[in-house]
Amino acid sequence: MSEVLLKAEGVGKRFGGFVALHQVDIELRAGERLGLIGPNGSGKSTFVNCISGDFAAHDGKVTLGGAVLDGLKPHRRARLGLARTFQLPQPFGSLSVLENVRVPVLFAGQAPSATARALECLEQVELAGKADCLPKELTQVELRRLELARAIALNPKLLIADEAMAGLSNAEVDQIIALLFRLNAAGTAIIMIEHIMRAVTAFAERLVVFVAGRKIADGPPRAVLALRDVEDAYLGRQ
Ligand SMILES: Nc1ncnc2c1ncn2[C@@H]1O[C@H](COP(=O)(O)OP(=O)(O)OP(=O)(O)O)[C@@H](O)[C@H]1O
Repeated sequence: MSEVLLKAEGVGKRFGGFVALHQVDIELRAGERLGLIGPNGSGKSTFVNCISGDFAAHDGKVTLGGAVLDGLKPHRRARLGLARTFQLPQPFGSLSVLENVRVPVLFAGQAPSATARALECLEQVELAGKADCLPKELTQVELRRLELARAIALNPKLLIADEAMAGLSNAEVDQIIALLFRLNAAGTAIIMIEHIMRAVTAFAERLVVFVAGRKIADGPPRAVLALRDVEDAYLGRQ
């Protein structure tokens, strides 16, 4: 079995008096494909934001490949191999598609030619033909692919895809799933946060379920989805 890549222990987050995350533990192995699911407001994005450094957690400890992430800004975490996409794509609006990818390539600082590497990332997401466009000229699915190209440009050991498929057609969802599989086959561990259950069950080899800021299940998808507590959460009985 491959080594532990991400170790989150007792991660807690409050917003004022409201506890959004209650001491959550999650371990992820190198190259693993994890689906993180749960009803709206259950704390999935808050957890991801605590892992990526976009939010400061109030409790807990997070390591990536043995390196302690606590207290590090998002860009320092990115350097250690953690990339994430956002629910709402956040490209630089005044930069071309290619330039948008060159920025993280230059940040990662490993490619002999930033332009060549950026184009390679765009090819991986089948967006090289739009290299000279501005983000506003892209369709929804192209914007999602650009967001993924910018994450890939960081050469991540772990990619967290936060609702990368929301609002897409079935065919477009399939394209993103295929892209994530290719990335995973090249060695990147992936946490997929998604409401589209078909996508999660097609992709994930393990599921974690959050309800009201707590992890209520963690295991193989079929077993997790058969749990009464999970069914209740989705039917609003909790
Ligand atoms: N910046 C914030 N300030 C105050 N409350 C917040 C903030 N971010 C999230 N919350 C609250 O924390 C709880 C968890 O939200 P979070 O966005 O993590 O849930 P989620 O599971 O990702 O939901 P969704 O599936 O709808 O994206 C919610 O009650 C939300 O209103």
